[in-house]
Amino acid sequence: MSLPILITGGSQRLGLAIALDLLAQDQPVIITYRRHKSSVDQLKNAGAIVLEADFSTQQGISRAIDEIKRVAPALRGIIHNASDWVPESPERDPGKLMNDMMMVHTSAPYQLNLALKDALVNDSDQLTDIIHMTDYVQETGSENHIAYAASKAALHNLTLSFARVFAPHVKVNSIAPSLVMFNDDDTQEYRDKALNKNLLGMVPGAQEAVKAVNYLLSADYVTGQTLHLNGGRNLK
Ligand SMILES: NC(=O)C1=CN([C@@H]2O[C@H](COP(=O)(O)OP(=O)(O)OC[C@H]3O[C@@H](n4cnc5c(N)ncnc54)[C@H](OP(=O)(O)O)[C@@H]3O)[C@@H](O)[C@H]2O)C=CC1
Ligand SMILES: Nc1nc2c(c(=O)[nH]1)N=C([C@H](O)[C@@H](O)CO)CN2
Repeated sequence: MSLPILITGGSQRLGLAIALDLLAQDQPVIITYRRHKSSVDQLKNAGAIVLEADFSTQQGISRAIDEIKRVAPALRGIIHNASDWVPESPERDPGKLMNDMMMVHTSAPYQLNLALKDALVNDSDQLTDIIHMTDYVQETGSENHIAYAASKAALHNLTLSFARVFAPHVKVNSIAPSLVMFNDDDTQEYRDKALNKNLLGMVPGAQEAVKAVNYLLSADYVTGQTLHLNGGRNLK
């Protein structure tokens, strides 16, 4: 029986698509979720271990670490997918927003990676994986999601550090999407504008992230890298 892959924030959208794809490959999966929804039951019925976890507080992070260690003494991989895409706004306190972004996107992955190192560096010859779901804005910054972008850049920096520290047993990579999947409340105007932001004129959907995860899991010679999923937006 293969060792499980942990996916944080696995109850919707990209995380859910990745979890369902891995389960369909008979790959054991553990997901964390913050708010219960029907997909959590769907995943549980499909054989996943589901853990409630809120990474916005230190207590929540520490509790999640204890729970994950309890259910999985050894891991095939960790996909840090949990994320809150929150813009600056006049009514939002900048200090709280920066703390919130750094907790979920940087501190939680940092603490989980350190705490779960022994679970990843097990005595099998199998290479294991850490995948950080970052963002195109890790390299460009953002005008409306400044704290979010900074926290994703910090998350990518964790890729560089952990790739060095956890080698040669663990590969550590970033996947940096740019608009892979619309949100339900995205207006038609936003959607039309978004299609023009990349060279390929498309928004591919969650399966693009699924394909990227499967590639990294299968790779033997890729660590400390970024897999960009942006339709050539950087050249537009
Ligand atoms: N979708 C896209 O086009 C893009 C996605 N990305 C990145 O790819 C990843 C997946 O994107 P997407 O599927 O859209 O992500 P979502 O916005 O759907 O968020 C994924 C999950 O993160 C969970 N989450 C949010 N905050 C916390 C927290 N404080 N503690 C624990 N869980 C939390 C949410 O849980 P709950 O639902 O229970 O609140 C949600 O289910 C993310 O890291 C995102 O930043 C980057 C660029 C573009
Ligand atoms: N947690 C999330 N992060 C991001 C999302 C999202 O829906 N959830 N969406 C985006 C946008 O698609 C952005 O890439 C558009 O330029 C970014 N991050």
